[in-house]
Amino acid sequence: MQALVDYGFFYVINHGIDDALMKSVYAESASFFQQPMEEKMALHKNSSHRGYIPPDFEGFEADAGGKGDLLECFHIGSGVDGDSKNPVNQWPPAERFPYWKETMKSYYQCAMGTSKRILSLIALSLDLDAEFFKPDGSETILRPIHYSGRAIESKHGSDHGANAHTDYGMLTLLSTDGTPGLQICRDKDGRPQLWEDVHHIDGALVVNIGDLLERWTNNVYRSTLHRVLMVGKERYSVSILTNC
Ligand SMILES: O=C(O)CCC(=O)C(=O)O
Ligand SMILES: [Fe+2]
Repeated sequence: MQALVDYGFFYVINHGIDDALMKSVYAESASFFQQPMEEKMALHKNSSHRGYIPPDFEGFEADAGGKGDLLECFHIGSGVDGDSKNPVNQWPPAERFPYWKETMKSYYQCAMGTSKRILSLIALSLDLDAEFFKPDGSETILRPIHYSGRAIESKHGSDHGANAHTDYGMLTLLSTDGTPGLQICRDKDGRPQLWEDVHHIDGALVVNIGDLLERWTNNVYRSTLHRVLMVGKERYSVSILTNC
């Protein structure tokens, strides 16, 4: 658990997420993002923040100074089963995307299981009951992300795929296609800020602590500033953010 004190980021192997499922998530994600903008905008995020978020739309942290991230992404929240309490998720049309919903739903459920197991281990590492941080999943967001790799003229002065931010929730699980770009800054108040690359390890997930868990642990485990640079290459990633 020293990595959580020093970095707030660590790698997990043997995470229980099947390679074939992971590949399907990437294939479905690519088929959605490759569509023309007007098709994607038909699922523009709704008032519950579920759906498609285009490039240069918004920064998701105050640190970004309101600059838009150059990534495009799609937010899927709890209620993946379409239960009536949560009718807010949006899904691409089943005629053209017959496997999209099922694939995302499977990944959501599998990755939630992994997040819960990691949160149990984190609780045990603090001499707490294994169930101490048990998330109810009501605020979890699954986020397939696409970085186009092309230069985008930003209306908001943004030059990063994802501007420097911390994740605001408990725990984030991140998978990437191996294209570089992700960096962390361990001392956000240091000047100049020192950015370190997060190297890709085949088959491993990158896991990081969010602001909420940093607070729960009285700043012992760190919610570390991170960003994604545009490296001139297309990049896909998938994050799942367990917020409470
Ligand atoms: O795409 C990445 O590598 C990072 C994504 C990220 O930081 C996030 O979803 O919060
Ligand atoms: Fe993040």
